[in-house]
Amino acid sequence: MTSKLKPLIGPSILNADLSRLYEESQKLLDNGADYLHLDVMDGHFVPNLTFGHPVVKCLRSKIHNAFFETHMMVANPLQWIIPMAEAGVNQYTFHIEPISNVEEVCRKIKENGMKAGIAIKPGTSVTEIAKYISISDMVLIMTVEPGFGGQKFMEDQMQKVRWLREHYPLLDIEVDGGVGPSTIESCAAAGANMIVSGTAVIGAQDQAATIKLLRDTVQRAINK
Ligand SMILES: O=C(CO)[C@@H](O)[C@H](O)COP(=O)(O)O
Ligand SMILES: [Fe+2]
Repeated sequence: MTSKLKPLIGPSILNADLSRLYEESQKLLDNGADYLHLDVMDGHFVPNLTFGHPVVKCLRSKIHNAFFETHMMVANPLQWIIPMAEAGVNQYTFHIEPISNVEEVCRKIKENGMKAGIAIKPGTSVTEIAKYISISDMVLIMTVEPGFGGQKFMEDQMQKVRWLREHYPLLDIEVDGGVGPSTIESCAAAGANMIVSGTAVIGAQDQAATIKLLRDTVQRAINK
């Protein structure tokens, strides 16, 4: 069967040495990353703080061509759309849990030239997000509680990925949290094609081989 689905690997730099953000990011791209997954946390939606649009803008000034996804773990996603667009973000992925204006947020993201990704935490039902698929470009199923890198992969979230893939054969479905060589088979078999991997890629002896392994595993599942 031919398919337009592509395996895409987007390392998360959350657990990298952030004093060397540019070097770490460029290294990931040189080692085959398809995009960069930038975790933005506001200390409200999640109990942690990372960085915001000023840092993303600095990174963009040094890395011109790579696709930047910001994973917005923030209480008010509407607030950061214009600053992130101006910083050079390509895809703005936000959580639906804290808001009631998902349509407005998706519309504004697109008006500002970015793709709109919608995300859910492990406790949120997949039917909650399904109603917004037609107005978004990608769905992110979190496989850990958002807030920190290096947590254990939640296998029980794969039922959401399977359900989405069954109902939306060509949807870009991303998984994020605890994904690496030991859990990629499960993600790929369930139907995820966009793979965020932080600790497993950053800490790998051979980053390029790890990224390739993740991509090849997803490609094999797509080809089945
Ligand atoms: O959004 C998050 C955490 O909230 C993720 O992007 C993680 O930071 C990925 O890191 P690992 O779980 O792969 O270490
Ligand atoms: Fe993330």
